[in-house]
Amino acid sequence: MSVRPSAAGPTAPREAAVRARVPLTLDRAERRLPAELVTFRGLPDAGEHVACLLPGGGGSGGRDENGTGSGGVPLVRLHSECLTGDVFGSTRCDCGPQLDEALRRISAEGGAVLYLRQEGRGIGLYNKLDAYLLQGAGTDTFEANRLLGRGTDERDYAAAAAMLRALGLRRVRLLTNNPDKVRQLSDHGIHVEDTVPTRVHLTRENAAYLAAKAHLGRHTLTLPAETAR
Ligand SMILES: Nc1nc2c(ncn2[C@@H]2O[C@H](COP(=O)(O)OP(=O)(O)OP(=O)(O)O)[C@@H](O)[C@H]2O)c(=O)[nH]1
Ligand SMILES: [Zn+2]
Repeated sequence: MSVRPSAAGPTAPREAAVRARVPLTLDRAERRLPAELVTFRGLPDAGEHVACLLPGGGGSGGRDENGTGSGGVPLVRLHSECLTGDVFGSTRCDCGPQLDEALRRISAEGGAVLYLRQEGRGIGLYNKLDAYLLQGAGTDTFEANRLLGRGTDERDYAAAAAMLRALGLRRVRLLTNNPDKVRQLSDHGIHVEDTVPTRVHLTRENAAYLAAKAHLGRHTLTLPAETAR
């Protein structure tokens, strides 16, 4: 079979495509959730990002005829990898409870969790752990990155946008308190129809981290007045 170059020419960016769809049952967030893990080829970076598709009807919420809730626009979370919180249940951050919340809420109405391999806001696991050692005594989560010579948030959501396009999801409702995710997805041509706030999973141990996100980052989360600045 002969392969002809596309009409757009050899320099046109390659669109990402679905590589495989793997059915799984998740035993998570106190439920058993039917899911499909989707892998991709041609993503704009080298990360092994996956989409977890949740068909809807897996919780207390309803499911419309498209299986996607809210007028057919799916609820989507871009979840940045956090090995310490997601896997080991570290109490330093809110990532584990946020992932559980996302799986529970999205499985109720249908949508997807994109699990993005952007550990440590893009600086990687080892650097994040170094940053942990620097934190405390006046050094917050953002300042620690700067002391390591890194940006405060190095995440890029081009791969997330490419994954959504490959899945045919060009309009989404985004589960987040982080306006940068909304802005970047929009810049990459995904229409964010609505921003659905994630809950605030405040504990004594993660209070300083959440306070830094609210007061020094640009996250739209409201904390009780007494939470440390
Ligand atoms: N560099 C660094 N990364 C951290 C630290 N604590 C958590 N992270 C990473 O931060 C990422 C999660 O980002 P957050 O800022 O908590 O939340 P978000 O995903 O931007 O926002 P939401 O969508 O509202 O949850 C994960 O990749 C974590 O590994 C830290 O102290 N230093
Ligand atoms: Zn975390």
